[in-house]
Amino acid sequence: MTETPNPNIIDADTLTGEMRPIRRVVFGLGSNLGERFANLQGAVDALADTPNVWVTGVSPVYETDPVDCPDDAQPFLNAVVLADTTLSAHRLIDRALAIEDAFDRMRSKVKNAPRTLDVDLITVGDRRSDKPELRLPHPRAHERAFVLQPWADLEPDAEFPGLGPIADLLAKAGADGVTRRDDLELGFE
Ligand SMILES: Nc1ncnc2c1ncn2[C@@H]1O[C@H](COP(=O)(O)OP(=O)(O)OP(=O)(O)O)[C@@H](O)[C@H]1O
Ligand SMILES: Nc1nc2c(c(=O)[nH]1)N=C(CO)CN2
Repeated sequence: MTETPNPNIIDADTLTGEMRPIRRVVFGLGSNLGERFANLQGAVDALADTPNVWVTGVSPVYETDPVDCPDDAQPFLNAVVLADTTLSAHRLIDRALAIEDAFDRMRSKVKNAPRTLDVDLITVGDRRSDKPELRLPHPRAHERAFVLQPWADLEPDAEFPGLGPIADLLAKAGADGVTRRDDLELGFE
């Protein structure tokens, strides 16, 4: 049976241009290969240079123990970026992947192989998606202190869609292996 679209319900992802509402995006950044801090700063700059993406906050930088990575993995630097956007979630993921490519991200068959740059979409407003190429909210972020801690620094009262306060999720995850690097500060314009 084909579904008849309900004309009274607007799907934000079908709208174009100025009609699209502004949504809040949380990006997670990570690097454990090469010039880690420069890679994170490059990602912030690239996001800030993206048309219709307005960066509103950049977290402190954390040095973090690798989670679910190969045994010889090096520590990561992680940070979180907040932005407002009128882009669709699909456009955002395309942009995130293009930014990773610009930093010579290798796509290995090894799970969680070392990477110069990882740009994850953690949440896009209250958008939900189960497609493999676009999972929202990010399916593992709610248990990752390396995402929750920097996000909580920016927005202590934030809610993870469907799962409650990020402060509660962070308390559950624990902050072991997540160390703030006050000597490193990401800038944004
Ligand atoms: N919310 C999301 N953020 C980033 N990539 C996503 C998301 N949902 C689905 N993907 C897809 O996942 C693929 C990227 O996988 P990748 O190898 O970078 O995962 P990862 O970042 O290493 O691992 P993890 O997803 O556990 O953080 C891309 O093809 C992308 O389309
Ligand atoms: N500490 C840390 N561990 C990870 C990270 C990361 O960014 N930081 N990213 C992963 C897959 O994206 C897997 N494990």
